[in-house]
Amino acid sequence: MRVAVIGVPLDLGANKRGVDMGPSAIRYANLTTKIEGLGIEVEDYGDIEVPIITNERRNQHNILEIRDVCISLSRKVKKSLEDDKVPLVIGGDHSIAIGTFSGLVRAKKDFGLIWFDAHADFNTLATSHSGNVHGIPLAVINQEGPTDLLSIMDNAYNLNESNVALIGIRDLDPLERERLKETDINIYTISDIDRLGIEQVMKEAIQITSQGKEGIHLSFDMDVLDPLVAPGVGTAVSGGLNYREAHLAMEILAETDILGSMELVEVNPILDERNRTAELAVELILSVLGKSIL
Ligand SMILES: NC(=[NH2+])NCCC[C@H](N)C(=O)O
Ligand SMILES: [Mn+2]
Ligand SMILES: [Mn+2]
Repeated sequence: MRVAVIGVPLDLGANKRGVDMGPSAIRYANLTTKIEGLGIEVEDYGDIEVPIITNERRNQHNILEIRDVCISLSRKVKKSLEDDKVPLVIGGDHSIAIGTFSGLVRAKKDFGLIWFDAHADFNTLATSHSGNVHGIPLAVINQEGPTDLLSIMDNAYNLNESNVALIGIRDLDPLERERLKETDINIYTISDIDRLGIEQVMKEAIQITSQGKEGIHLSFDMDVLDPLVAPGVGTAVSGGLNYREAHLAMEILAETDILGSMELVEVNPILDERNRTAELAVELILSVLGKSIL
């Protein structure tokens, strides 16, 4: 396996500022050297360019700026796949998932989707309270949302809702919850994880999402973790995955050898404690790339 790192210093989709520094913090935690330590060849493609917007101009959800960033990201992701490398996208707020997924589609990759998150990111601008674009990317990938963002996606792809699994969910907006219930998306709430255990959840999720697909795309929002272990995120919610559950989930994914691409988002160094959330992000990336204890 060969890996291409793509940084996306975007915070225009979130309320709290600071996730734009996520890629630096993750690189600072020695991402590439540690991946090389696993015997995996890795190339850092650098960062996608993101426009600087003054606080006063952070209006109208920044849709056009986010669209442009996602289009550049989509091209880079497509290029990495054409170079025969697994894209590892580091954010940045979760809006970038639209660009990553678009790149997979444009490279003609037919992947299922596993989405780790405290949230579902399944709002539309109509159902969202915040209006923040990082609360809508899964809806856009599912072909619903503002036209300017839908245009990034190639509408010829077929991601069935049944090939999508949400894991770790514990905070939904009221109308978002209603929308989600009407879909065939597989939902594993934090309560399901407590009842079934993370191993069972992962086995099911991998089996279901990969059905008829050539691989899995992992979208990992660091706020799926408990804020006790990952304090450096913008929208923290109590009661998340603990350290061991998160590692085990990544190890199980690694064992099945099905990972086609991944992104890790929402690291906010301003809210972090001595970079521990970025360090944990790197550890989890290593686990999903095959690092094991023995
Ligand atoms: N990627 C995230 N952290 N998303 C948080 C979304 C929170 C809330 N549901 C909203 O729409 O604003
Ligand atoms: Mn998210
Ligand atoms: Mn989230």
